[in-house]
Amino acid sequence: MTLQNDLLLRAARGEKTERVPVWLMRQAGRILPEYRAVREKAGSFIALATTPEMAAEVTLQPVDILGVDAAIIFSDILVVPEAMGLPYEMIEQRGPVFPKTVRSAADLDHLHIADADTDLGYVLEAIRLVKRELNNRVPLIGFAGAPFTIFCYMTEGKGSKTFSVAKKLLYTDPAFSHSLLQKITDSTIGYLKAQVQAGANIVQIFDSWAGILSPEQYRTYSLPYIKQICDAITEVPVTVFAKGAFFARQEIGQLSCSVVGLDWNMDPTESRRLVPDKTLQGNLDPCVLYAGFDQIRAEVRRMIQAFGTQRYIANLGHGVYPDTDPEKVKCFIETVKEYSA
Ligand SMILES: Cc1c2[nH]c(c1CCC(=O)O)Cc1[nH]c(c(CCC(=O)O)c1C)Cc1[nH]c(c(CCC(=O)O)c1C)Cc1[nH]c(c(C)c1CCC(=O)O)C2
Repeated sequence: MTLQNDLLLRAARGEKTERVPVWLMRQAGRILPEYRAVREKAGSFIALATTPEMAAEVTLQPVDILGVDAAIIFSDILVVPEAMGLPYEMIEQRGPVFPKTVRSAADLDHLHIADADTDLGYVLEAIRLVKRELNNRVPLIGFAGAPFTIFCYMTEGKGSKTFSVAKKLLYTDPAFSHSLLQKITDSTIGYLKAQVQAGANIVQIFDSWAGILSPEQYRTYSLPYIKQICDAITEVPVTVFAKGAFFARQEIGQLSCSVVGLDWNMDPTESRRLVPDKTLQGNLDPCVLYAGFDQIRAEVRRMIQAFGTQRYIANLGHGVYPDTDPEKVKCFIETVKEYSA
């Protein structure tokens, strides 16, 4: 069962690679017309995400069409709260909404620790289908939200610039906050282990809202829970991507993860110094892909010069934006492959 292209896994483990592996956060389901066709057929995001055959199809599209070095399972971080008993809706052009929220100890009684096989079986089935179709061409990335980022959505009930409801709870009800974070963590560990069992070769933790916390709060309310996940997932490499948490790079680098994801605010050289013995992933500004082809090539070359070609996985510094031209994405991928070889 050896992979034909295992560049990403070798880079994650700190082994030598002939060139830099490349994939894009949110590569499945944002930019491709082929995605929109399947999405149309499904009728809604949730129908698409919960139908394993269709979720598998859109997972494979970026591998076939863009030539990335890994697939990432098509799903969402919000399937975990739903599996715990808090359903979400996806409002067109607006994003996710939770009709009910969790803001007190009493609300916690309505939640359970997710059982991956029964509550998230549709994701596991999609993973098994993708693995069959991939036929060992490239690795499959599994993922989950970091407990703090999931806490943000469960308490706030929707997206927010400040997540002030979520942050207020950290200050006013630490006991409740820690109880909810622990329930999310236990659910997430079981879910990620089940993803690995179903065939995920590496898993990424998205702490998308890390950057709204102070260093002290991050140390109290996010890192300890990410640490539990890293310590529990021993079967495959773990990537921790904490958007905006430039202040926590050194501490994240001391977790038992293999890869640290960086956003574009984080300087490559400084990040190497702060995280000396792990693989780094990132970090091109997604807006670079709005520039002309020559400028994209120049920015990619500069990024690779800064990171070097070893212990490095090329990516954007956050998810690809929905209005990005797929040809620009291909240019990004091709330049990484050619320039780093
Ligand atoms: C915060 C977050 C969410 N979801 C996710 C995060 C963490 C990464 C990040 O910071 O961007 C993660 C995610 N969501 C989705 C994936 C698919 C796999 C991939 O391509 O990486 C992944 C990895 C599908 C999706 N998740 C969503 C869509 C669009 C829904 C649609 O097709 O109608 C897709 C393809 C919806 C979603 N889901 C979420 C939001 C805020 C939204 C609305 C805006 C948006 O499009 O991003 C929550």
